[in-house]
Amino acid sequence: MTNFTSISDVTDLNALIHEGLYVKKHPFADQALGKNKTIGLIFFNSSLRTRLSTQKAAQNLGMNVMIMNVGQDSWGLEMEEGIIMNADKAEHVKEAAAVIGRYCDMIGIRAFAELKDREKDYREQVLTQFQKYAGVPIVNLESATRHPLQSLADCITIEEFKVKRRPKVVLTWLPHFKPLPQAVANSFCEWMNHMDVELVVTHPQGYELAPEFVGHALVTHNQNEAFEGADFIYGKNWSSYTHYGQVLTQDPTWMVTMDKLRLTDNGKFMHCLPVRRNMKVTDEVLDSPQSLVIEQAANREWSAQAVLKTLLHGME
Ligand SMILES: NCCC[C@H](NC(=O)CCC(=O)O)C(=O)O
Ligand SMILES: NC(=O)OP(=O)(O)O
Repeated sequence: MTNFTSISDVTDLNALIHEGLYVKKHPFADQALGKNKTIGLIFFNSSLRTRLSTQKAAQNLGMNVMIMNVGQDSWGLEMEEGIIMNADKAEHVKEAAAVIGRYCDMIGIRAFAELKDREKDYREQVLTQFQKYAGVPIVNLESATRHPLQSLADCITIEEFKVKRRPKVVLTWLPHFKPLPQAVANSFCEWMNHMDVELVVTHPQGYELAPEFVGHALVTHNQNEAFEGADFIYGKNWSSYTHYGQVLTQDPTWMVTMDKLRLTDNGKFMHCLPVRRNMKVTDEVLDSPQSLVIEQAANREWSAQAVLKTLLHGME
């Protein structure tokens, strides 16, 4: 593995999940591996988990870590080629990525979808430009269309908590008043399509995800039906892909409640966090033993460590 931008960079998913479970048990076994290696974590958007868990994972491997918030700490970065730079962006990604690549042995990038221009977001301009100009491995810390470090942590969590050989996993849309990216939902589907699970996706009409991510999942607009017999309920809000970036409904009946969880087979609730309580999911669900959200967030450390360890081995 030479980059970690999507599941297509992963050569052996099962081995990567088991690497995550291994480093969870032996967090400091590879302290020499990252000695004198530096990772730069570049954020165009806010973060709690990704920032702290990736920093922690890198430190567990003995790496140095540098973190920068673009726009706040650094110059605004221009991504377009051949443009006259007479507006607000003071530096071009051509120089910025090349320079960061000289200071760092690998670079993590977080750059969300802007949700204005679908074609532009799905082209993954920021990630692609960094990959083109940095000259070092790139780690996706949540891009416009994907969040693979989250999806790997989700796979690790399902592997740990499943009680059936082939669990039923349901991705459900949750209500939100703000337009949010499709990245977490896209990525979750993409990774679950590589797992031995029965994948069901449920959302209101107009919230269909891009078919290349949905894969062979069963899609239904009937949330109650989807929940029946489920082992894992994965909640997430996303804005419309077809009516790009729009909030088409905030229907509160899509919120996950204890009554709905009772339709499942003692199903566990998962969410990538941050989550808005009593709008997307009730206190009762989040505070119940059926909620895995804290375990899931804790596994972000091991997901990041498995990825950084594999990339470091690839550089040897
Ligand atoms: N990295 C985890 C999710 C990040 C982002 N959520 C958010 O922006 C939530 C913001 C809010 O609820 O105001 C998303 O959906 O992609
Ligand atoms: N789940 C997740 O990526 O959280 P942050 O946005 O806080 O990093």
